[in-house]
Amino acid sequence: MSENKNEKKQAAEKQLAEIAKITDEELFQRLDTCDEGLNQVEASDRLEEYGKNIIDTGNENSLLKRVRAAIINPFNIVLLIVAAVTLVTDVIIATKPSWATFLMLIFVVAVSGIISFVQEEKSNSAAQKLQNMITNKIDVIRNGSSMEVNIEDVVPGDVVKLASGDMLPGDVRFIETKDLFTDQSQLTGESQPIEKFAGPDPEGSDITELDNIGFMGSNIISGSAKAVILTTGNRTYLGSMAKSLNTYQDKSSFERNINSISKLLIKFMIVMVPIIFIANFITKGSWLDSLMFGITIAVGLMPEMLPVIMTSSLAKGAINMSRKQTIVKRLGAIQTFGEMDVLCTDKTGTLTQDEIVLEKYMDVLGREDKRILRHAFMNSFFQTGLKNLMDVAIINRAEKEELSYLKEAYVREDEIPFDFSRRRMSVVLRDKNGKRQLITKGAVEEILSICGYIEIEGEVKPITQELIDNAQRIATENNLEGIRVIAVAQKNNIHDVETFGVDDESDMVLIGFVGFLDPPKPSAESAIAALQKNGVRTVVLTGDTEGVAINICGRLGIPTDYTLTGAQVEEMTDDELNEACEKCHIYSKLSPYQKQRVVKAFQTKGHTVGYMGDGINDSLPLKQADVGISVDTAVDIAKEVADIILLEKDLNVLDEGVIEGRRTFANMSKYLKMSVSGNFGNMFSVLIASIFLPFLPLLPIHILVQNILNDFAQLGMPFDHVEDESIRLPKKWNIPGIKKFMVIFGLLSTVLDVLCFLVLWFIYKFNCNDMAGFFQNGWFMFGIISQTVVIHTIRTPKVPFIKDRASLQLNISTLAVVIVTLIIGFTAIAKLFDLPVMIPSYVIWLAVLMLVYTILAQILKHIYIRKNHEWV
Ligand SMILES: Nc1ncnc2c1ncn2[C@@H]1O[C@H](COP(=O)(O)OP(=O)(O)OP(=O)(O)O)[C@@H](O)[C@H]1O
Ligand SMILES: [Mg+2]
Repeated sequence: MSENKNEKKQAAEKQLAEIAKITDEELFQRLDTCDEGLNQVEASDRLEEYGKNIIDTGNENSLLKRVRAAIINPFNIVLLIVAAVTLVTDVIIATKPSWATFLMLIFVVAVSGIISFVQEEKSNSAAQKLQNMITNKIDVIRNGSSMEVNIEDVVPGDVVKLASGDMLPGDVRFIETKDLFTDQSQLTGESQPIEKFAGPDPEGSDITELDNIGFMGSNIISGSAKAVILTTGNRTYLGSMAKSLNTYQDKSSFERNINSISKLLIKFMIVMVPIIFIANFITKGSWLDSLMFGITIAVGLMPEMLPVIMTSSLAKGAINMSRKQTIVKRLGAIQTFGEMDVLCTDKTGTLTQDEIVLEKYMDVLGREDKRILRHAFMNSFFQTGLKNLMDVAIINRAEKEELSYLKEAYVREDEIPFDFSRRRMSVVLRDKNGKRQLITKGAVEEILSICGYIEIEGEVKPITQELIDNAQRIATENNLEGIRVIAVAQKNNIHDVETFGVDDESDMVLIGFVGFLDPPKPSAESAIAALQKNGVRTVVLTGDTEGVAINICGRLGIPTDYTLTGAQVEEMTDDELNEACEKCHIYSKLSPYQKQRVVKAFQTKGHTVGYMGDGINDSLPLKQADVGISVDTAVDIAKEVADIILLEKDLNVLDEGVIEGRRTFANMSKYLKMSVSGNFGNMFSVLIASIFLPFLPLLPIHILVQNILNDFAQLGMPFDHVEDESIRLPKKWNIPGIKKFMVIFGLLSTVLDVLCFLVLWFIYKFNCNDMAGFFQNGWFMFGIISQTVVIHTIRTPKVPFIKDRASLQLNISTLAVVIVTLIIGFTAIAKLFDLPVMIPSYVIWLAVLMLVYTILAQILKHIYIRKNHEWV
């Protein structure tokens, strides 16, 4: 960390520690705000003054840096070294100075730099545009009333309302808190939830322990709060550390595989290049020429265009997906999406509709009773935490039933917020006469566990096992009809205390249930069937009860014969769970940790797992999964950790996304197989030529031009279309498969190279040092054209040109390269490259060799597919 950054960080720390100590009044004064918040004019003035609330790390942005990144890579560095050596040998100490090779080298560096730069810019701006399509909003109090504002537009002095699932939109000082727990692991790496309080904290010393201060980038796990924004954007503590919120950088199997393939090629190079060097040195005598040749071969074999082609393939895929209202936040996720073979999903709001309807309110015997709705309403309305779909459904129904007057009849004294292990929430209300009551609602089992009494027909009785069983039965019967049930309990004789905690949820009176209809999205069934057809299995991981899960899954065509509950999962060892995963499609009553554990179990069994969810309780499994999918209506934290966001309700985009991912993968894989096999073959050809020829088979400059033209031909690859057959099943990187392909098709290209040598040597008699230039020209052209034409055979499992044609872009890029090569070889331009103009009749031989190559490749492909049941 630089001095400057450290200073900035220390200043931020000092300031926060100071603010932690002052009173609320001093705080308001200092930030020139009040409990009512800022007014719009002040807010927009401050937005102007402090700028948008965005952290930019200043790292990736400057143009100069991006240009440098495009030019400085191992490939170009080697080229520049070769250029420097050439400058000395060809120009400075040469008797007849020749600039050609030197200039060509510089040109190659420039061209490859420009191509990388342009492609990289295009991909980045596409990714940026996609990012901008998802916005996170936050409740801000302005002018005394609460409104939704984009997190980017929050300014210092704003008063914000926070609930579980929210991300803190800046560094804040809390002025009201209710059982507030935050996750600061972004800053500290410590994943324990940390409780926060309002009011001055005179003792606080260590920055992350200040218990009335919240930090940009942390999120609220449970509870609710009101807070004043202290700083935004780069001025926040997180900003001072110049750390962006990318928590999901290191998990892509994609990058790992690319690296392993690059390493493979480099290993080959390390073995082969010295051999080639020695072979040339022995047969030709000049160590400098041999060395230069060896180095350029090494350069030629470097997969330098790999990252560029990969990124632009991914960017292309991301753009296609955005047309289907699917936003890809991390480009690598597209490929993982195509690789996914298990999709885990939660239920409400993802598989089911965004709106759920309150269908029933009933007493403990299952008879309709409006009193239950009243209590449920009071609980949902007065609680200040996140109002989820169920709360919204309760409030809507109550308003329809004209229960709104209750809003005025009671005041909230306190609440005990929802969390996913208790699965319930409580409010403490006081009526006009000062009578207080505690109302709790939540999952049936969890409510029963805190009830000492039950109210039957207006009479409160101690609860018995029989009554418990009966209540359970009513809930289960409803569940099996697809109705999700929440139990409601209350008590009147509560302690005379000011604040309440979880302990107060005891000895309660069970009064009844509310039931919700939570029907599947219309598109869910077809989407799941389509995924199934394409080799992706859907598994439901819900916090809801087994009964509801079974009902919904039954309607969606997910097998329901084997299910597990959170409690059962808890008892299993990792091995047992791993085994169970293979047959179980429904997991119910899971806690967030259990959801994560199930995802992990699938991964252990070698599956590539997607997780789709929208709640706070989904953030752990979303992070754990290979690809995290969320929806636009999800809570902030879920959207933040997800890799892919669906903007539309229609789940069919999932399958389309998977197909898009596989298409992207197929194009990347084609490119990869083509270039590794080409390089591998070339290495052998060069070795053979080096041993048998009395002159260098190519000059360094030829290798470089070949290299750049071959790369250029491939630039159309990301735009190519893909055979339906190749994308029917999930595809993973298959490194042994790539190696096998490389050897077989590499050797085929060597065979053709040798045929070409024979033509040049015996038919044209380019067999002595005087004729070296002609030989070089002949192989130069064949090298480029053969690698370019064979693209068309390799890109499809079918017969090229006839049964399946490439996309326009690929046709153009390959044709252009062939034409340019012919022009270089057969016209005076050849002289620029130290080559004599080639004899025109050679064009016939080129055509013949190409035809032979295509036919042989086609036959070999046929055999390969029959044996391996896979193609690119
Ligand atoms: N607002 C609420 N009030 C009371 N209880 C709730 C509330 N929200 C959830 N619960 C209880 O907690 C359980 C788990 O919560 P929730 O359904 O959100 O989990 P989930 O894993 O996201 O499930 P799903 O797959 O249905 O989305 C619910 O079944 C319900 O019993
Ligand atoms: Mg949920």
